[in-house]
Amino acid sequence: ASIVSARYGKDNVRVYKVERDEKLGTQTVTEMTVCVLLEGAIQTSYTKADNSVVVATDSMKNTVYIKAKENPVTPPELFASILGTHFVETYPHITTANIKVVTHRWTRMTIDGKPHPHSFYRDGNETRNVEAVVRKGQGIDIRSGIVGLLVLKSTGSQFHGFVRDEYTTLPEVWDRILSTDVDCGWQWKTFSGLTAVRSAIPKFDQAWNGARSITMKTFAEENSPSVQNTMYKMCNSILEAVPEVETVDYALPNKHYFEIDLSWHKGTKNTGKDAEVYAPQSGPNGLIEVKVARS
Ligand SMILES: O=c1[nH]c(=O)c2nn[nH]c2[nH]1
Repeated sequence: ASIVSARYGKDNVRVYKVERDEKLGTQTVTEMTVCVLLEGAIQTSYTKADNSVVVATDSMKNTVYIKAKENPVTPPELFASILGTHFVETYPHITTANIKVVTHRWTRMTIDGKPHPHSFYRDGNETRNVEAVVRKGQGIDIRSGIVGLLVLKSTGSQFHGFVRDEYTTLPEVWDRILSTDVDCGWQWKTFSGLTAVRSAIPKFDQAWNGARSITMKTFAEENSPSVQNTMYKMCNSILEAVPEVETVDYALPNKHYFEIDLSWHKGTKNTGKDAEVYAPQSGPNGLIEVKVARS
């Protein structure tokens, strides 16, 4: 038998960091969950119980905290690149570091119309995600993304003209609820190394803000003929807005809300244009995926 692939590390490393600005008297917080997975000449730890090649996952966890203390933790693309570069540069037998950074939302409270200096709230399960692959001597590949942005529109969505055959019961609709849980990502052109990532720092927040705004604006303003067409338009807009991005991808569940026929009760009209009360569905759900590159 031979090993086809192997990587190991520490997952679910939770990190909180506060930045205190003494002059302004304000504090800023970042909370993230980090995963480190290393690859390299580690096969003998599996095949021969040779632990001399094993950087303990506990040491990786320690390293995450030290690097978070020594370096900025934002933008997450920078921190992931710093962390991954550390591992491939410190251990000669480690050739690839896979770093995932999931940043959670702590949105600053506005109290009496003013941003509060040190109070925040979790406005949603949405996270800003970064996956960086650092390959020794071969640069840094970064995919940034938005996960868990739950959206709904009460109209402005249609679905008709689809295949009708002996398996089809779905009625055509010109006015439906559309709800999805956005999982979106954008792949940056390969960075030659940490210096190139540092030069791109301003672009990471710009891209995240742009992708988030484009997603919500397109979702809201499009009279969507399908999830497929609307997400394709989102991809095109993001590619147009961020020249350094090579591809954009979306995976969108279609979270259905079913009409409820209430006519059994005194002829109550609650379908079609009279529909007001719906049954939100946990499942099954549609799942529509796409990845779009520059043509
Ligand atoms: O937007 C949609 N795309 C689909 O492919 C689909 N299938 N059922 N409902 C659907 N809605």
